[in-house]
Amino acid sequence: MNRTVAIIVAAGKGSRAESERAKQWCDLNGRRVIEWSIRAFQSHPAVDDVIIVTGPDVPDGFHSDGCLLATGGDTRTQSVRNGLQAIKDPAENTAVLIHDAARPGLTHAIIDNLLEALSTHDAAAPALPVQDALKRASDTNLVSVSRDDLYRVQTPQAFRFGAIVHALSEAADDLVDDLAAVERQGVAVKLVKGSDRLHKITYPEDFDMVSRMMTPRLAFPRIGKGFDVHAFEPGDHVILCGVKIPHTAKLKGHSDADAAWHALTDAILGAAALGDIGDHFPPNEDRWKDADSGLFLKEAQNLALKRGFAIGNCDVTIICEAPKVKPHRETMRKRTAELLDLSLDAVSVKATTTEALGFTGRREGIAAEAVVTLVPTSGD
Ligand SMILES: Nc1ccn([C@@H]2O[C@H](COP(=O)(O)OP(=O)(O)OP(=O)(O)O)[C@@H](O)[C@H]2O)c(=O)n1
Ligand SMILES: C[C@](O)(CO)[C@H](O)COP(=O)(O)O
Repeated sequence: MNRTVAIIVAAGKGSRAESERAKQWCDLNGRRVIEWSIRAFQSHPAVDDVIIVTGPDVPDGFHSDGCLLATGGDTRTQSVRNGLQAIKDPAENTAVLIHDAARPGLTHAIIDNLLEALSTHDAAAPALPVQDALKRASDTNLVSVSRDDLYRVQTPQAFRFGAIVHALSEAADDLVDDLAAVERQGVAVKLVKGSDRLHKITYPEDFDMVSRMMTPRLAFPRIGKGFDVHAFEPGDHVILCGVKIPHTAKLKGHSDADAAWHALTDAILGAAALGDIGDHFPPNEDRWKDADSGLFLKEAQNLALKRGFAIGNCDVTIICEAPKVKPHRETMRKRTAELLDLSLDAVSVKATTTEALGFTGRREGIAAEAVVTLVPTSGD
């Protein structure tokens, strides 16, 4: 079986970006720059392993969960060589995607296109045609240069393991990119459509530009609202936003009765005009008995994604006198953000009482409300 391995080179100093620490370790839209690429690869079904190549400056608190590690070299090319050596049990035809940590805007569509190109070509890379006028300039001379056939080539760059290892064994140590190793060898290279989102953070102003390009478009967000109630019955804990909270009663329901995630599920389905939770997960079906409500929530997100909508942000309000929600609030936010693969600042969880009024005031059950925005996915 053909394996696919991603190598993310992250051993550069990032000197041109002039940031406090090397650019790949800086925050961008709620995650480190490198983490966007790690997630894009790790969540892609065709990618088997992710190798990150780092220098000595890996910050405390950075978790390379599930990644293999390699040590960087003095040049990018040397770092790539070290990354290739770290591949476990490589075969000649193992697909290798070599990517700059400094390009956080990687999408599954780009990975798909590269892997498809690799089924007919020896190498592939995303590229964009040059749009501006080009001049060769010196103090005394200015000459227009034709931009016909000129491309800006990005990463990931895709190769078969045998081909890139062979090409690099004969190459210089400071190549401009990895394609440079194979392009003089008559290797068939396919350029697939690149993306402005894949722009490399090189200079200080690139952080802001890339951040804006990676922010889901906020034009015409769709808003959905969900509401749910579950009554108490004898028991010793409740589950809210996937978190088990000790209590003097439990919530009664066909599933795990997580009123908070049910409200959020309904908000997503509502924003996408996809009906409600009961339409998709009928309470009379045995397979949902005692089900983890995370299943409903994730499926609602996937259904919205199929319609072309990603979650922008969500806000959940839990209404009860007890248990006290506040001590568990951050865990609830984290659990929700992890399940939905959102940054933490896109998820809010809060709680209120009804001042002892009504059924929640009488401690007969818990109600939850949720609001969500859905934004169009960029499609590239
Ligand atoms: N010895 C090196 C040099 C670069 N890189 C990586 O190669 C990618 C593209 O390189 P570049 O943008 O030039 O990064 P830096 O070398 O870090 O930047 P600068 O030249 O401004 O110092 C980056 O993800 C960088 O971390 C690497 O792994 N090992
Ligand atoms: C590898 C690369 O990102 C492909 O576009 C690019 O060549 C890196 O160039 P830099 O000089 O290291 O910025």
